[in-house]
Amino acid sequence: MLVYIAGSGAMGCTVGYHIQKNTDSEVILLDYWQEHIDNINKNGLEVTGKVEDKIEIVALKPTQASRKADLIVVMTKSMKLDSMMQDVSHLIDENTQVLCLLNGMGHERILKEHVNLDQINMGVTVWAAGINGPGSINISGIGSIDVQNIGGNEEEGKKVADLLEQANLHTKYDSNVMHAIWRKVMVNGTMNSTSALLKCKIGEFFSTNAHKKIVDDLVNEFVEVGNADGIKLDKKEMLDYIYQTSESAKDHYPSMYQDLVKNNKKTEIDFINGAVVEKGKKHNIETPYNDLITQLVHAKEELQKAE
Ligand SMILES: NC(=O)C1=CN([C@@H]2O[C@H](COP(=O)(O)OP(=O)(O)OC[C@H]3O[C@@H](n4cnc5c(N)ncnc54)[C@H](OP(=O)(O)O)[C@@H]3O)[C@@H](O)[C@H]2O)C=CC1
Ligand SMILES: CC(C)(CO)C(=O)C(=O)O
Repeated sequence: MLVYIAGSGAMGCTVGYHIQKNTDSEVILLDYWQEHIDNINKNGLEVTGKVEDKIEIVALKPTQASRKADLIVVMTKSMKLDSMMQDVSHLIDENTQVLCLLNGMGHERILKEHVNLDQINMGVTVWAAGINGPGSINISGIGSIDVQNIGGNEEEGKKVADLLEQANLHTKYDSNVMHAIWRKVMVNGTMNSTSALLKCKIGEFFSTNAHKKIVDDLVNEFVEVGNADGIKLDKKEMLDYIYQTSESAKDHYPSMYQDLVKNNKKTEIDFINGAVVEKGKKHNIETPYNDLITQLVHAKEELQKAE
């Protein structure tokens, strides 16, 4: 099986590393960061943290790849998903499956512009990783992955889930992945934006007295909007999951922190807290806490001239 990872930053390399290392599939990492590509091709991909290893793996720019894909795992940032799908369009035919593991909501709308619904697998992951430098990633949290083919092509969706499970990525086929996506959006909506604004690790934010009210107010809005959207969300179950994740990822600087604080990059806020604000408008539900946190992150992006 030929697997491309479209967007090979921290998480793309985490997924690509596991598939290349633990299965018979061939993995090609696709990215635009030339120094990263060159280092991987010359010295191998270095993995530190919960897994210590170095493997040989091919990295290319999307335009340099030519063979049709059996599977494309998209792992860009949300804002780059549309352009990445355009840039890998020559690698897709009717037999290609696409798996999207990005944080946030609404990516299926973008994917539908590029491939048929029965080629789209939506997923969600609580693995945690960061970039050490070109050619080197750090896996800071061992997690799990949920996958579902959203066009009803269960057979292909289960093959994708099986491949990732075989790769040791702790993956299950989930017949209600939208529930898992909303649950994950709440994890990111409570810990990514807050840690990025407060410049702290997840565990540090959750050790403050103030965190409880902030998390509660944000989750109330997510649950109300999600339920209006038909996703049957239980607040206690969501809070239990958030607290469990805050414990397992306590030493991690979330991806939004890495973007805004470490790399001065624009964030995925509009696909996380901002997405619930937009959905709230459709259902006439006010979401002042998520709106405020979205605007605060945008204000910080502006002040820092994030790119
Ligand atoms: N990190 C985590 O722990 C988790 C992240 N996610 C989600 O996974 C998706 C991918 O995120 P993640 O892997 O963290 O993102 P990264 O920032 O590590 O990588 C994303 C892209 O950013 C570019 N990039 C990264 N660093 C540099 C650099 N120094 N110079 C130039 N380009 C660089 C690369 O693409 P390009 O060259 O095209 O810009 C890369 O493909 C997001 O949706 C995120 O929310 C989900 C779960 C956990
Ligand atoms: C919170 C965490 C680590 C959960 O996997 C994550 O999704 C991120 O850093 O964006």
